[in-house]
Amino acid sequence: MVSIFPAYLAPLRESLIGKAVDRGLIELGVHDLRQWTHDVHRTVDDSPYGGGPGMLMRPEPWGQALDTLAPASGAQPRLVVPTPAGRPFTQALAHELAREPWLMFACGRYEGIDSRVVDDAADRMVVDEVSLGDYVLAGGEVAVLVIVEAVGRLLPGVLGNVASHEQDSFSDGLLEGPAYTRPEVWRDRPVPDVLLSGHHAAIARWRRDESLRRTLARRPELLSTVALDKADAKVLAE
Ligand SMILES: Nc1ncccc1[N+](=O)[O-]
Repeated sequence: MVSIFPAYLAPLRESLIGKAVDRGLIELGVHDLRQWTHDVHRTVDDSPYGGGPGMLMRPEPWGQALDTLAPASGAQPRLVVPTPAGRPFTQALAHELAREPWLMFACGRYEGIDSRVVDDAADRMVVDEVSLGDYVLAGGEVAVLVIVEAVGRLLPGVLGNVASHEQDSFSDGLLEGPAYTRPEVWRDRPVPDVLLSGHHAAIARWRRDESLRRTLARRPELLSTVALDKADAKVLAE
């Protein structure tokens, strides 16, 4: 990862990803973009050609950073550039990135990075400009934390129990429904009886129905991407 705020990525040393790094499942490198500046002020930004508000990140430091970290002579990483102008980051893309041996992340700040940096990189590596959502963050670091966690947890051995990411929301294209643990009654709110029944088929049906109801209520557009059987259609027609 390359950033002008390397400390922003320190949380990756914690918890799930941190443990995977300690166990050698993931190798993480954070690099300060300013090491590839050569002026006394270590300048990384400049005003945009054609005018407009704010500042852009200059191409030279990024070009030199990529040349140093991924020399054209060797194996090439897949470069991920978080930007509001990117294509949506999805669980499907997380799975795709989890299959890559080497990912590199460029954290843009200000109004973004000179567009020629991506064009130049694309001449020798796969570049994904991805967006986490339609809002504007101050830079890409937060997005990199999200992407690394979403991708890292899919890597073999990172999650204790493999099944848990197979049960993820979106794994069947629907939102996960409500979930409960002990106590059976909490502040006069009981756990739904079916979950205590031990009747696995009924429990699976109940969970599917709750998933369908929640998806219909919160993300109806997801329903068109899911194969629905007659029982599903009945629930949705309620
Ligand atoms: N939304 C964003 N705003 C700034 C940088 C990156 C972003 N993103 O979604 O990846």
